[in-house]
Amino acid sequence: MGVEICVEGLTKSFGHQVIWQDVSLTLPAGEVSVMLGPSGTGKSVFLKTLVGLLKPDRGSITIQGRDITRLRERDLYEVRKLFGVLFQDGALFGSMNLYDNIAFPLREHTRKSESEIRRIVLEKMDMVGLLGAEGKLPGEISGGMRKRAGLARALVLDPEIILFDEPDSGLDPVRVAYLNQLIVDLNAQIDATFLIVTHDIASARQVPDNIGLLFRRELVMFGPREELLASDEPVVRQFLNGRMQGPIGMAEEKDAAQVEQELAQIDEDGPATAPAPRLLPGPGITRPPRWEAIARREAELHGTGVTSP
Ligand SMILES: Nc1ncnc2c1ncn2[C@@H]1O[C@H](COP(=O)(O)OP(=O)(O)OP(=O)(O)O)[C@@H](O)[C@H]1O
Repeated sequence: MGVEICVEGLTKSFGHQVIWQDVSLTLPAGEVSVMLGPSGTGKSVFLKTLVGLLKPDRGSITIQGRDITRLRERDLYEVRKLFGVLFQDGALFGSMNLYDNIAFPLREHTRKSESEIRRIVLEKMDMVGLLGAEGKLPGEISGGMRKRAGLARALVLDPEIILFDEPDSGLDPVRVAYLNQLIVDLNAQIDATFLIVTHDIASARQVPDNIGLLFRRELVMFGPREELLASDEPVVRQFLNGRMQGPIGMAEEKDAAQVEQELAQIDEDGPATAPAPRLLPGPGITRPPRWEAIARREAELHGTGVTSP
């Protein structure tokens, strides 16, 4: 079913550099959330803090009733087993074939027999569409396949939470579309809690239940997808529409007068583009009850305009 993650008043700095402060949000159990933000706003630092690889200065992260920021290393090790993480480049071992890469967490963290490991590895490789590629080395396959192999590896310990660090980076738009469908299908199948860090606005508009945006060392907003897509908040509007006009500059924040002028221009141009339809799990995938509610909401919003039956 996935577990809820409740973040309250979280602050992280390195030396004098505050990365973000007072971040509070709840990742609902079993739902897909996306975290957006311009480069360098600390999205990867946020993921690493959630999984306990970095210690925050202040605040709490509550999972299954325990504040993981206060756990001893040994207990944290146990909590980490709830997580699967898909790193940007798949983080595969270059000298191991895909089968051994995907089997690695099972051999490290469990006492399962090789035949049981084989069953699990092949099941997860099937889920991500990689059956038949067991003997390939990471250097012999495409970037999209490497991401899927990384995803299969993140799945083998049956995680309750999966963190994706820019799953779409370096992929062409068609591969991104396939990967997005795979993420939505997997979420319906395994019903874990997903958090995806991405720059890809099209993905952010279609894939999640919830969207958050980090900017100026703060969480500007976090809430249901439809709410964020319809938001008038200038930073949210600029980011979700991929515009140059707005508070976010090329390398730094813009001055207030320039921002005001640009925002007035956007208002003259009319409202932001209509909310994109939510990507639904593909045919043949049994959907947990939550998906019926999503499909109903989508049908109301867009007529029958859902992106898959
Ligand atoms: N271990 C560390 N020690 C010191 N500073 C760090 C460390 N890790 C990250 N930072 C700094 O934290 C800031 C945020 O980095 P982070 O990689 O989280 O940004 P991001 O939003 O994920 O960026 P991008 O979208 O470009 O990947 C950067 O200024 C980075 O230099």
